[in-house]
Amino acid sequence: MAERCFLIVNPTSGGYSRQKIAEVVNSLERGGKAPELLLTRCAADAGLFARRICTEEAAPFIVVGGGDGTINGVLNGLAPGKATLAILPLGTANVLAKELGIRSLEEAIRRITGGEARTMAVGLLEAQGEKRYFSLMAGIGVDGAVVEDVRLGEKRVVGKGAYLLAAMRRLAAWDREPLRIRADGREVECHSAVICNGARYGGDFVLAPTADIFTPGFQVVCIRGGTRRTYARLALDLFRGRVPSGPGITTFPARLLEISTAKAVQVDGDYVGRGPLRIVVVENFVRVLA
Ligand SMILES: Nc1ncnc2c1ncn2[C@@H]1O[C@H](COP(=O)(O)OP(=O)(O)OP(=O)(O)O)[C@@H](O)[C@H]1O
Repeated sequence: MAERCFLIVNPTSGGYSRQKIAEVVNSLERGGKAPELLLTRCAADAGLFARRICTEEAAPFIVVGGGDGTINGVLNGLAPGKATLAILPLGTANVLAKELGIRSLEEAIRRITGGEARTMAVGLLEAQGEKRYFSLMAGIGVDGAVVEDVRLGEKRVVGKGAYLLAAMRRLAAWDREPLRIRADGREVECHSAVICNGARYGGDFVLAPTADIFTPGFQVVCIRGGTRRTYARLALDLFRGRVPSGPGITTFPARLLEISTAKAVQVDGDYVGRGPLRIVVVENFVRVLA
């Protein structure tokens, strides 16, 4: 009998088309799956669908069609340790798909029909009584503020260029306040930090090469000093395919972070609010076809 699988798809994501989904459904059926297509109607649906599936199924298999925002929505509806996920990269940046080495729909389908399930650890961010899981990273400070400023209309027209436009708006309204972090009990002062669960950032840019979604624990990239020049150098390094380093940038491993400053926060590319906050590792959260 064909294996039941749930296909949660965001029809507003950057790379979506009806034809692609029809082809994916056909390929899955040929590969012995019985896909049930669930199209989101709003941002909240991805999590609501995942929650309902995890309530009704003992060991659900969920394929997420969309970008990192939709994947994050699904993650936040999952029951920890219960589901197996597969990714169809239909978003704009598709960072998690790149972490998994999935660069085409054909590759994604190969993983769905014949991939190996590996256990992924995620981060859990707690702020003002709210909880949010993330698979890739949480950014506090400048990148949180840039993501807060990204306009969806611009993202639909210029894709990733919307982040550049938002960054330029931020440069004009620069925040100088320091960021205070307690990382595994050690005090660190910087200007911004990216808590990396995966190596990549914003697409194919490698920010924390030793971070790995299959190895529990974060790599914390701290940007000290807080001058626009340090960030310009960091961006240049990323664009040139170099791992950012040098004065003002430090990276260290951690599993528990407490941040007392009220700076803007993004997780997996979506703005979520402001600190203070706490971030912990959640092991064995979900299996992912890799
Ligand atoms: N039906 C919908 N209508 C409006 N927004 C949606 C809908 N479904 C999901 N969303 C939200 O749209 C946002 C962007 O979607 P998604 O991440 O899938 O694509 P993207 O922005 O093109 O790609 P990426 O995140 O990889 O850059 C997400 O935050 C998601 O929660």
